[in-house]
Amino acid sequence: MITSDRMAAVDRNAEALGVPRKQLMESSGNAVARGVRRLADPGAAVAVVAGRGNNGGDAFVAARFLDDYDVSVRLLGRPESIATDIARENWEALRTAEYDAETVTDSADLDLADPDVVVDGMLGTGVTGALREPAATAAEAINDLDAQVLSIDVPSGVDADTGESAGVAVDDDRVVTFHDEKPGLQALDADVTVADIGIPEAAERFTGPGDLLALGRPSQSHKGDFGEVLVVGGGPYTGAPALAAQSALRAGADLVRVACPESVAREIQGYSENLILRPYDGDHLASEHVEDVLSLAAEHDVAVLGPGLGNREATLAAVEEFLEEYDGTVVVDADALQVVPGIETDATLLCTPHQGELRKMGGETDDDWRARSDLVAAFADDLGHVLLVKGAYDVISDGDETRVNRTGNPGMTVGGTGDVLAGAAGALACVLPPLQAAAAAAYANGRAGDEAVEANGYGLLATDLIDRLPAALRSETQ
Ligand SMILES: NC(=O)C1=CN([C@@H]2O[C@H](COP(=O)(O)OP(=O)(O)OC[C@H]3O[C@@H](n4cnc5c(N)ncnc54)[C@H](O)[C@@H]3O)[C@@H](O)[C@H]2O)[C@@H](O)CC1
Ligand SMILES: [K+]
Repeated sequence: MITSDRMAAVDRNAEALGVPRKQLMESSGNAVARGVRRLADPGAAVAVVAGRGNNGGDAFVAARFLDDYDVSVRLLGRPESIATDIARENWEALRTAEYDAETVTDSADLDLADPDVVVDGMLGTGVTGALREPAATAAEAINDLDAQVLSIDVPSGVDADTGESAGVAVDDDRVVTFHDEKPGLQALDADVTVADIGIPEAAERFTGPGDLLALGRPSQSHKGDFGEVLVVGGGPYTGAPALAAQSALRAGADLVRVACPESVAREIQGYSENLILRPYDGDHLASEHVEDVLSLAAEHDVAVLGPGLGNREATLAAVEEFLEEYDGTVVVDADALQVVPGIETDATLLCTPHQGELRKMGGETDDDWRARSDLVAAFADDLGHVLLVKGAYDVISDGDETRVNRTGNPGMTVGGTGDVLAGAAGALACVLPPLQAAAAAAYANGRAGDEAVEANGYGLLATDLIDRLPAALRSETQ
């Protein structure tokens, strides 16, 4: 089962692995043609109705695999309005090869005659809202025919994730969908074929630029849309909370505050004017501060708990109280991690241990990333929280889904890169579910580290990663 967003991410990851989208489209169209062969014999009349997106692109490809049928192709819209190069190239190939391929801009001109089979390639996972003209009238015309209907990926007008249609939709006998079942197809009583289109399993297993697509920012955003993060850290250390806080800003948070002991507040503020300090008295976090830190955390989207906190008994007791009371989203890192296995909490935790900290939490690890993936997934399932276990290959799991991140390099063992990762995860957890946030953070942090090692060799510093996060978080530049 795969959602449309995840399908788009996997599609993009496949491209980054070296399997171009046009190749996927070729496989999709071929699978659709095989679906037609299951419905009718050569010589039968096949009416292909195509939209302006890649669903239509699949339809154009399918026509090329049906030369022994009587095929007509109708594009709903003008060729120049075709939304992608790969779809347009497949349309142009039909025209150059002199297929019966015409455009229809007014649904009154859509004359489907009396075909044996209709291929519905109007809209797939890109549909938004109720079908607009001419697709709406075309869908009704298709439904009125007594031909057999084969829909590409999703019946046009149906939402692939919910199975609902905001207006008219093609009602189907058959659907050929790609790569994996779509949640919305279960609800339909159509006969669904899932076609393998050659997307490597690695496109789902390994993080890639596709895992950043969900970060695309709607243009009309305003302050506070992209999250406010509270870093709870510092005392005795001061660099760690400052690194985490600056990283959260660079990873897109609108506001980042640092709750820290009075004794180190000025020093932490001294690292950057971008940080807003919320000092509490004394020189380490203790139970008397938990009340205030809880109410402060409640004013933020995500808390990052741990950087530089130290492991005094009193501080770990305060961490335990905070986590048992809090019900928001918390990235837990460094010394705070050892508290997690023993607590009951309603909070959503995103834990970011390295392998030593994982063992201290009671988890097991293994040098082989495949074995480590299974061990981390099992431990995440036990814990009931998301784990991002750092290593040469980072393993991210919520116990149900597991992803592996391959970016990064040995130069990143330098102190502080874990604080940068925790801060980035905190910012992304404001806008993404925790598993996706952890995968995207691991991917971007490692990419920033790979850029930094290009520039500075293994003399790279954690601060070199922070300024490189914005570029590392853009999917189109990879
Ligand atoms: N993601 C993948 O891995 C793959 C996707 N492929 C195909 O690509 C399809 C998705 O393509 P796209 O993202 O281009 O989207 P679609 O082709 O589903 O539709 C997008 C087009 O329809 C228009 N549109 C959207 N809502 C509409 C409405 N309510 N009424 C009328 N027109 C509307 C949009 O303006 C856009 O031009 C999939 O369904 C599948 O068929 C395949 O090529 C293979 C691989
Ligand atoms: K369709």
